[in-house]
Amino acid sequence: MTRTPVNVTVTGAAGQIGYALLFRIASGHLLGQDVPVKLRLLEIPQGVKAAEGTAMELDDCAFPLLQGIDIFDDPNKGFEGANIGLLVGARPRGPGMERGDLLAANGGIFKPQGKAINDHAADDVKVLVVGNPANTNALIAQAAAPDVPAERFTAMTRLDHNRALSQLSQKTGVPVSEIKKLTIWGNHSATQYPDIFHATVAGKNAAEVVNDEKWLAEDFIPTVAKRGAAIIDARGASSAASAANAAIDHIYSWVNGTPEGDWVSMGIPSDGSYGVPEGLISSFPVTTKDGKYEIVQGLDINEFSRARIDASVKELEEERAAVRELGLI
Ligand SMILES: NC(=O)c1ccc[n+]([C@@H]2O[C@H](COP(=O)([O-])OP(=O)(O)OC[C@H]3O[C@@H](n4cnc5c(N)ncnc54)[C@H](O)[C@@H]3O)[C@@H](O)[C@H]2O)c1
Ligand SMILES: O=C(O)C[C@H](O)C(=O)O
Repeated sequence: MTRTPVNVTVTGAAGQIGYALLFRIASGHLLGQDVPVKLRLLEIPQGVKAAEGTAMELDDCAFPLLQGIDIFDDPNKGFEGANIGLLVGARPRGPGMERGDLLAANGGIFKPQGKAINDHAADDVKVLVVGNPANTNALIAQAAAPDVPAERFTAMTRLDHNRALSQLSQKTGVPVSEIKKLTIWGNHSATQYPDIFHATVAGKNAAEVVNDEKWLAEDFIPTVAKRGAAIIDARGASSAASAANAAIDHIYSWVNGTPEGDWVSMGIPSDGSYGVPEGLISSFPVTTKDGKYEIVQGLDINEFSRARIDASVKELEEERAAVRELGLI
């Protein structure tokens, strides 16, 4: 049976994440090996020529699933008929900056893009915001798209989730494939909280296996939360291939479901669960099925976790107040 191609709009297509992302989308890793795709690349006018070069390379791969590439510098055209929107295009931070410092520079990108999604995307559009500060940029885009269900706007914390998996694997000597139910709570920022209290390592409670609160507080949490800065320091540029990989994982999980007995972390509009004020785009543990996600309910939040979740949520509230002040929501 021939399937209708899925329209995937990627903003910032000529950037470093774009370069790591597009070839994997076209080779079937975003949606599945039986799903044809059409790419719609959105750039600013200065980025169009480089995006055309990337499109030539995509052509040269002769990907069987890639059924078309179009390049735009107008969001209204870029998001026309989009089923998936990957909002990557934004300025990355440099050394010594926090992601929140980018709000003034990047916030303005997401309001017109949200409106363009509202007016032109397909009815089933799913949006992932990668450009930083991702959670609050997702809030800006979502606020500009009142006709699209709010839950379709998500922010990427899957990179943090994958980083946490890897760190825990290295600490315990257990492969990542045997680590389940890790959670990133809150903001994709230095205040995020990677939580191992409900995680399992080869079937056993991860916090009990580790049994080292000092490592948790002074090593694991800061290593995961500050990994982006460590990469900028080492590479002289922010993470790109790992960010693209996480974007692929995020959408793949959302569309294709999470396996029984596990969950993933996604930045999503809060419904008030776990004391996170309704409407904030905050990271939660979620399971997915049939293209929809649900927050994992009923987890016992201990004092150690509560304080850290609250601190990250407070930062999200401050970012929301700042973008209100800027007239972006
Ligand atoms: N959420 C995460 O986990 C995560 C991880 C890594 C990077 N990021 C963020 O992703 C963003 C992109 O990173 P990068 O390394 O690819 O940056 P980059 O500078 O290499 O590329 C950004 C691209 O976006 C384009 N762009 C700028 N404004 C645009 C607009 N209005 N419409 C369309 N395109 C636009 C630029 O021309 C450029 O080609 C940054 O904000 C970075 O901080 C987020
Ligand atoms: O840290 C950054 O600024 C880039 C990205 O958000 C990351 O986590 O690697």
